[in-house]
Amino acid sequence: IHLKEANRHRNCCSFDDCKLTTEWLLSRTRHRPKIAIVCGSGLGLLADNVSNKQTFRYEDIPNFPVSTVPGHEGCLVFGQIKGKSCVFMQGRFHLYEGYSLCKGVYCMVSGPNFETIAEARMLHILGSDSVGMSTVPEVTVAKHCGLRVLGLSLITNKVSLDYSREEKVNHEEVLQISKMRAEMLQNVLLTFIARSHQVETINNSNCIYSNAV
Ligand SMILES: O=P(O)(O)O[C@@H]1C[C@H](O)[C@@H](CO)O1
Ligand code: HPA
Repeated sequence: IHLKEANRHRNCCSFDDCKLTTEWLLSRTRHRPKIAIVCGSGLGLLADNVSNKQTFRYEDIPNFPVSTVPGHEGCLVFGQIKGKSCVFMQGRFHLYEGYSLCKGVYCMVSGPNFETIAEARMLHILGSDSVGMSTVPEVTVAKHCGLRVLGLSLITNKVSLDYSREEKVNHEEVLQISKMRAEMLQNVLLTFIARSHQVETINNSNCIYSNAV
């Protein structure tokens, strides 16, 4: 497989990049799919039978990665199957193409106040992608105890870096978003716990699950 140099060490898109991509697509299709299917090598034909088909080439979608593997058409196909709105990815992205999982830096502040804009800017300059008031001490102690740790943080709000922005974070908003996302997080947690025996078999060591907001 030929590796394209340009694809190596791709950086993840920022929130604003993703927002632009979303808005671009939303303004060009009336489909609002609840089902998304990722088609592997040679399986793009799974999208052949959709009705009201609308196809976008990855290369035409702003900030969208491109497929480099033969048999991956590189198209996003919207349409309906059995009356249900679906979207198919004809082509996926692999680590060997230079795509990496999104990694981010979590930074902890002591709180209880939220960051000022100056503090938020400083954290941003220092390389933080997210900020919270917990998790770090918990993980530090757990590591001292020799535990392996998986941290799950729910990102509840944007942090403003701009003095002209009116919106302010408040704890009510944090709680409201947490409530909205609790079921999704619960499912993630249940899946992790259900599969944790696989982790134990492989590593034969302890795990703690730190569920942070
Ligand atoms: O679960 P924690 O306490 O980390 O949740 C965040 C941090 C603050 O306690 C509070 C701010 O709204 O929510
Ligand atoms: N800053 C710090 N901690 C937080 C925030 C935030 O904006 N939201 C929830 N916890």
